[in-house]
Amino acid sequence: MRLHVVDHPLVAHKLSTLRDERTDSPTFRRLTDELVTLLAYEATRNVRTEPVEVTTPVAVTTGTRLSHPRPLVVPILRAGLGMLDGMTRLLPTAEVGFLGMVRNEETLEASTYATRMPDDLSGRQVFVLDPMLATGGTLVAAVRMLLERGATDVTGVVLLAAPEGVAVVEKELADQPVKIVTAALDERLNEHGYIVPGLGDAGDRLYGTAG
Ligand SMILES: O=P(O)(O)OC[C@H]1O[C@H](OP(=O)(O)OP(=O)(O)O)[C@H](O)[C@@H]1O
Ligand SMILES: O=c1cc[nH]c(=O)[nH]1
Ligand SMILES: [Mg+2]
Repeated sequence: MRLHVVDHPLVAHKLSTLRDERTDSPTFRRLTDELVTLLAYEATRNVRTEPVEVTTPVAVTTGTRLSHPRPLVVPILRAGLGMLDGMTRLLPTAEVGFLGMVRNEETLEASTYATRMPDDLSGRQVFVLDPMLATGGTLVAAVRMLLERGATDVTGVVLLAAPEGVAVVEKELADQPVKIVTAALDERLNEHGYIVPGLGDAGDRLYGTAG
């Protein structure tokens, strides 16, 4: 498993506003959208391409286009939905699958309540979207399911990661073709499994009462 923390002043600036408890839901949604496009730039560095002939007004040249099989983008509902538009804007040929997962706030165990994606992912590159990597339970379960269906490589695109969760992904998915791209690696988890300093509950801040 490879971890990439995107170190860029625009990412740091937008993330700081996202963390601020005074940021309301509409602004939170917009910043999430903007951040995912910056993370996607890094996350898609190895997306498959093929050469294509292009006729410019001046000459014929060889360009590049995204190739088949099409990448699959999988937002983890609910909070991951806030990252979908930004990702598909950069990856227009992508197919989109859906995974509904929720973490039990007492036991911190993740469970799956909805799955809508191709059964056969042989040879597919997959991008999993979820703003928060906390204990890692959700991401590990999601990635396992994608690898079982034959995905060739899986990239988790997250806004914030906790060191504890990264360690769990590293242990549980050792030697698997998995990469994580995050805007920041935070300090730790608190006793409720929340990321510190974090940004609170991403799903509530995206889709809860607008502040
Ligand atoms: O790394 P973990 O400890 O598994 O926690 C992270 C998960 O928790 C949050 O989802 P939540 O269960 O709150 O669902 P929601 O998106 O519907 O709010 C978050 O969006 C992740 O999916
Ligand atoms: O800090 C956290 C941890 C899990 N889920 C969230 O939304 N926030
Ligand atoms: Mg939530």
